[in-house]
Amino acid sequence: MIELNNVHFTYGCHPVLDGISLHVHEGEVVGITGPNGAGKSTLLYIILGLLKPQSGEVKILGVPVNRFREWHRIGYVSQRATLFNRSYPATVFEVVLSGRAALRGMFRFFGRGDKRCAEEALERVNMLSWRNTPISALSGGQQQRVMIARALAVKPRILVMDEPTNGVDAANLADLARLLKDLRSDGVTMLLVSHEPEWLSSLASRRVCLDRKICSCHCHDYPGELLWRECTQSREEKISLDCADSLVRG
Ligand SMILES: Nc1ncnc2c1ncn2[C@@H]1O[C@H](COP(=O)(O)OP(=O)(O)OP(=O)(O)O)[C@@H](O)[C@H]1O
Repeated sequence: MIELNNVHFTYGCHPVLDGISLHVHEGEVVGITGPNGAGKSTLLYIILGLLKPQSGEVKILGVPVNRFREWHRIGYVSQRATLFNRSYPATVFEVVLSGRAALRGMFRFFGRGDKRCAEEALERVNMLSWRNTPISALSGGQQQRVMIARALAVKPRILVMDEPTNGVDAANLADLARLLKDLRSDGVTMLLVSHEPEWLSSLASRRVCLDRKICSCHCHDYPGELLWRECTQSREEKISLDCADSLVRG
């Protein structure tokens, strides 16, 4: 679904990503952690085609990212999703509905189906009762949930989230984890950046630690810490590796 091979990226002369290889398979949930400035958001921008790496290969759904056109299949929640100016004029419902523009095109009218999808998405994040409230009148955590609904409004096959837990309180954190587990059961592939390793572990089949390079990787079906080379293997390869390992150990 998402494939990065030996990706290098620098901002000017400041190297940020150094030879990243990562394959995210269909239905998989991969969590990315790492210190501030490690290059996590930059990696997501590259996957979303917003930044071009100096070298390496990026493919989305098997298509090189520069030729990929089906962006409506990808839901994205940015790290700065909650920076609405006090005078921002849109309501919660309008913000979520605007997510459907990726499917419809910017200058087409939204139909009944679009509105239903926006309502369903708001319901999934427990924000439907706020539909007519100006987005700027919500708290940071509530705005974050609305932006998640906006990403869900296109019924994405791949969901990319940069620190979705930002500003979300404990009760809603549990709700958010439940929502993402439901999406995982629906087969949505997810790439989640978070500074909360425990929250990530409850969701992700693979947790990757990034700091310019992929330093380590933890898998549910392959406990312990893996080197980055093993981390880029497919789930099936890992399971056979695991079996071979237990055969050797008797
Ligand atoms: N537009 C830019 N121009 C120059 N350098 C940048 C730019 N954006 C980010 N950087 C630098 O690139 C590095 C990686 O930034 P990035 O935002 O990808 O890190 P991150 O892992 O997401 O950090 P955080 O956990 O703090 O969100 C940082 O050192 C940052 O200062």
